[in-house]
Amino acid sequence: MSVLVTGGAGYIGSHMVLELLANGEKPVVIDDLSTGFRWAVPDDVPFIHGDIADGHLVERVLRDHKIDSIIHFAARIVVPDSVSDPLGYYLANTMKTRNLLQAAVSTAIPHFIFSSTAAIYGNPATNPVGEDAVPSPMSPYGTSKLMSEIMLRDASLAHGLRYVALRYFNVAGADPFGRAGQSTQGATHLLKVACETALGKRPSISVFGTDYETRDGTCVRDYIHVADLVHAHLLALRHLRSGPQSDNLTLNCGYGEGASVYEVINAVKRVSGRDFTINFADRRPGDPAKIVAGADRIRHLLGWVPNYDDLDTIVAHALSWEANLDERLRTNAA
Ligand SMILES: NC(=O)c1ccc[n+]([C@@H]2O[C@H](COP(=O)([O-])OP(=O)(O)OC[C@H]3O[C@@H](n4cnc5c(N)ncnc54)[C@H](O)[C@@H]3O)[C@@H](O)[C@H]2O)c1
Ligand SMILES: O=c1ccn([C@@H]2O[C@H](COP(=O)(O)OP(=O)(O)O[C@H]3O[C@H](CO)[C@@H](O)[C@H](O)[C@H]3O)[C@@H](O)[C@H]2O)c(=O)[nH]1
Repeated sequence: MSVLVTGGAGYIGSHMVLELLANGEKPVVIDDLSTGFRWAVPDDVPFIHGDIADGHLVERVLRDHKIDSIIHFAARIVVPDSVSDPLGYYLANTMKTRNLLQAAVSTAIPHFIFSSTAAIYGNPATNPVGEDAVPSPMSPYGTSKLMSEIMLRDASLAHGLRYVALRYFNVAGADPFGRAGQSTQGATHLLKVACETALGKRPSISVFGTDYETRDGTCVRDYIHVADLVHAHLLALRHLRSGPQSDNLTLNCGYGEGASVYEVINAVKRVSGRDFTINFADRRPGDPAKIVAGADRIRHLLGWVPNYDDLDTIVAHALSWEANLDERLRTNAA
C-alpha cells in the first residue's frame, strides 16, 4: 500500500517523503506548488500537481495508487498572515481539509495523520502545556487547525477513519544529510530569517516584542528538529497500522524545552561565527508569549526518542542548507 503525502513538496512534507522512502514505504505526493518546489520531491516518487480540495482528483489518486494512509501537510502556515487574511486561512486550512476528509471517507481510507499545531493552545496558562489543556487559539491560523482537528474527530466517530493528530511546536533545521531543508521564499520563521541574516541575505533581523513576561522579554518557543518530527510521523503510521485496537491519538511534538528569540539569534551568531544587526520592533499580532510542549505522551505512546534535540545542532543543519540554497534554486530553475 502507498501513503499519500499532501504538501509533500513543502518544507516538512519533503522530509517526510525521504523518511518514508528510507523505511520501505511508497509515498505519493499531491501538491499545488503554492509554496512548495517540484524539485524537492525525488523523481521516482509519483507527483500529482493539484489541489487537495479537488475531490475528484484526490479520489482518483487514492484509488489508482492504492493508498491506505494519508499524511496531511498541505496548508497555509504563517501566523501573522492569518490575522490579516482570516477567511483565506479558513478556506485553505479548514475547508480544504474538509474536502480531503470527504475524499478519504468516500474511498474508505483507514488511516489519517494530521499536521496540527501548538498554535491551537494560544497563550497557555501553564508551560509545558499538555494535550489535555483547553484549546484557546489566538490566531485564525490556530483556529483553522483546531477546527480541522474537530472535523477529524467527528469523521472518525461517524466513519471509522482512524487518525493521529500531531501538534507540532516550532519546526526547524534541515535534513542532517543535506538532502532537504526549508526553501520557502520570503520566509517569516525566526530561525530561517536569522540564518539568512547571518549569511548576508538580509541586512538585519527584527525582534518582535521585547516586553513579554518571559526571562528576557522575548517570546519563547519549543524548537523541534524536522528530522525528529518526521520520524514521529513514521511511528504514528506504524501505530495506526498495528491493528484495530490502536486508538486515535492527539500528541504534542516538541522537546519540552523553550528558547527565547534572543537565545535563537545568539545561537545562530555562535554557530555561524557571524555577528549581525538586530532591530527592535513592536509585538507581532497573534503571537503568544511562551509555548513549550508537554512532551511525555508521544514518548510514552509511540516510543519516540529524539536524536537532534539540541539548538546548536538544529541551527547548524539549517545554516548548512541555507548556505547552499541559492545555488540549488539556480540549478533547479535552469
Ligand atoms: N513549520 C512549522 O513550524 C509548523 C509548525 C506547526 C505545524 N505546521 C504544519 O505543518 C504543515 C507543513 O508546513 P510546512 O512548514 O512544511 O509548510 P510549507 O509551506 O513548506 O508546505 C506546505 C505545502 O503544501 C502545499 N499546499 C498548500 N496548499 C495546498 C493545496 N490546497 N493543495 C495542495 N498542496 C498545497 C504547498 O505548496 C507546500 O508545498 C502545515 O500543515 C503546517 O500548518 C508547521
Ligand atoms: O524575524 C522574526 C521572526 C520571528 N520572530 C519571533 O519569533 C517567534 C517565533 O516566530 P515564528 O518562527 O514565525 O513561528 P511562530 O509564529 O511561533 O509559528 C510557527 O510555529 C507554530 C507552532 O508553534 C506553527 O504552527 C506555525 O506554522 C509556525 O509558523 C515569535 O515570537 C516571533 O514574533 C522575530 O522576533 N523576528
